[in-house]
Amino acid sequence: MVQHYYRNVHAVVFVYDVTSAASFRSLPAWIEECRQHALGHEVPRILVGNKCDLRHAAQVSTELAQQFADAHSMPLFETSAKSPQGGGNDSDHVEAIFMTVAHKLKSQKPLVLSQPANTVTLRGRDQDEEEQRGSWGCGCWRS
Ligand SMILES: Nc1nc2c(ncn2[C@@H]2O[C@H](COP(=O)(O)OP(=O)(O)OP(=O)(O)O)[C@@H](O)[C@H]2O)c(=O)[nH]1
Repeated sequence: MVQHYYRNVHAVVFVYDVTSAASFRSLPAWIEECRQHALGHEVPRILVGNKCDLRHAAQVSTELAQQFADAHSMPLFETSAKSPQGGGNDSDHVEAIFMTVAHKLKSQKPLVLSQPANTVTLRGRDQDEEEQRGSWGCGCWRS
């Protein structure tokens, strides 16, 4: 059953709860789970700290989360699923999360037209990685 969920995975979004140290501590186990299911480094991963509208109750600091994200080569975002409009510009973060995953997917896999006899690679990995080095980096946004 579990194996079924890992088949054909294109990207992984690790979400922890900024008000729960336990949820943050469980991240290494989820990363290990991905490793055991043969998800390689070519599968984009990002780290999302949810519930940042509850800043007064935060148990996981941005600094700690950023260190973890850096150690695992993931971009970090903090956002709120509950009040995306109410907590400043958190709604932008949701769009940034989506755009980051989309960009990583596009740059890590060559875009291939899937006609059997006429497969054409429109864009190579190296080309996009070159662009990525120039204009993308890991970031954390807080309102
Ligand atoms: N304040 C706040 N509450 C949130 C946010 N996201 C989810 N919640 C609340 O957290 C609770 C759990 O949300 P779920 O969407 O069920 O998340 P889940 O990961 O499935 O949680 P479990 O069911 O506990 O495993 C609900 O009461 C949500 O309303 C958020 O960004 N801010």
